[in-house]
Amino acid sequence: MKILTVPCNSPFKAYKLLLSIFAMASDPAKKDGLLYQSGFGNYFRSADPRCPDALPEGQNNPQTCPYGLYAEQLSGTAFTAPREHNKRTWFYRIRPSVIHRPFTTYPHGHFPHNWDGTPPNPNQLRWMPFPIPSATERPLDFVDGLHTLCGAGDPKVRHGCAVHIFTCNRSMDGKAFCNSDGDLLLIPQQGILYITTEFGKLTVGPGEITVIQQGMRFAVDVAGPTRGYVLEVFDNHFQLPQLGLIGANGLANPQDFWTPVALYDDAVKPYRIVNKFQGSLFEATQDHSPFDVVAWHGNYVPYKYALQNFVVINSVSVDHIDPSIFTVLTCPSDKPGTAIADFVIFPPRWGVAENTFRPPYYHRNCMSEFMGLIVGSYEAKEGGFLPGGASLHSIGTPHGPDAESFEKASLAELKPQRVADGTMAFMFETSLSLAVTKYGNEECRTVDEKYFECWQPLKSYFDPKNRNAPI
Ligand SMILES: O=C(O)Cc1cc(O)ccc1O
Ligand SMILES: [Fe+2]
Repeated sequence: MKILTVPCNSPFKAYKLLLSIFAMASDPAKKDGLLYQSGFGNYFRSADPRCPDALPEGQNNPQTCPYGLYAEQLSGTAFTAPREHNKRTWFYRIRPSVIHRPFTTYPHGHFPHNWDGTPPNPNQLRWMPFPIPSATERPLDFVDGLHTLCGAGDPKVRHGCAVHIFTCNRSMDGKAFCNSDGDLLLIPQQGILYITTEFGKLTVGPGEITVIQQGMRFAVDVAGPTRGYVLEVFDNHFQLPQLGLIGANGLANPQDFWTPVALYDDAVKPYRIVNKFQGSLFEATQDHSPFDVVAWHGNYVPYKYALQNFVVINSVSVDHIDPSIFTVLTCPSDKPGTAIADFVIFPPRWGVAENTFRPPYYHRNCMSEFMGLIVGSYEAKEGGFLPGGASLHSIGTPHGPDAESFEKASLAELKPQRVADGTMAFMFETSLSLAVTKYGNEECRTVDEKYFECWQPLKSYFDPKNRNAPI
């Protein structure tokens, strides 16, 4: 066995140093040039390798913290939430985040969400891809490029959700964002998000998602034209769905979620902290980086997930299974089995169901369905629903395959077939009745006024004399 010698004058210190070396060597995994820790909902601990023993031992608030750091707790649940739901993280940082000047209104055109004034619209809605302005004409960072499309509820009573689009072309230089209203699930569609958080760095590209939870400060750098979707939930945090009879494995496996490792920035320079609070934006200035966390431990963390890791489960006999089988993450409401919002994907898979109309069925849902497309073409709409665009089928609004997809699938030879190869569509399914903002209805100028036409050619094939009618 190889003996490690540790240069230290006390055995206790040497033991601690050894422990920290082992912790650093064995835990984190390298991906896209960054280190991450694996797992969902577990308890993590991380220290910047420049101060590997920065976490206090055996307590959270020593009289003085190692390296002269400040201890600061970020709560993700009520102090008294049951153990299985309780979430919090302890930061050991260079300065406490309270050192800032007072918050004042942050000017922004479309993001502070306001859907209350717009008239309800029960129609099927489809948006063409949201244009990304050119950096020379209109430099736009992640925060300034956020636009609210639709939502319901009110962050003041911590109930509801919202859907936003972001289009941007420049990094958030000297600016950090923080959402006091709820959790953000970010889905880049074009361009990579280089995200700095108080917990460390994450890189999230198309085909991956990240969740940045309530109160976590972050900044987004981009390398060019960038676009994506955001689901915001006010009520609860996202969870992995229950697997029930599926068993212990499948869908999104916990080990495929990745959380950053501590990496501090000790820069002393002007910073703007932009805060969404009660649906409005505010900013405060300070003279140091908000990303000055040297070490942290806890179970309230940002994480990312690559959608290609989703283990797809489906019918291997007959019938189209409800899309809940493709749920990656769910934010539950208080009603059993009824989500504030489910994040559902339609990943590449095999279609093998026999004697079955394989695409989505026609339906009217008691939930709202917001869909987006990251890449490829969606099986129920071969044309018109484009990457970077979106659709909304509201509560009770009829929808289903367009005429062309219906005919094709009704007459198709049912051999095992790849479905959605090179495609990644997703859906936010919410029990709330989403209202579309003024931006979503008109100001975005991407509403496809002709969407309804895709169903008009659907004809009657009914023949009361022929049970084996051609369709
Ligand atoms: O409307 C949609 O395209 C989404 C959807 C897909 C599916 O396979 C079944 C139901 C459903 O709402
Ligand atoms: Fe649907």
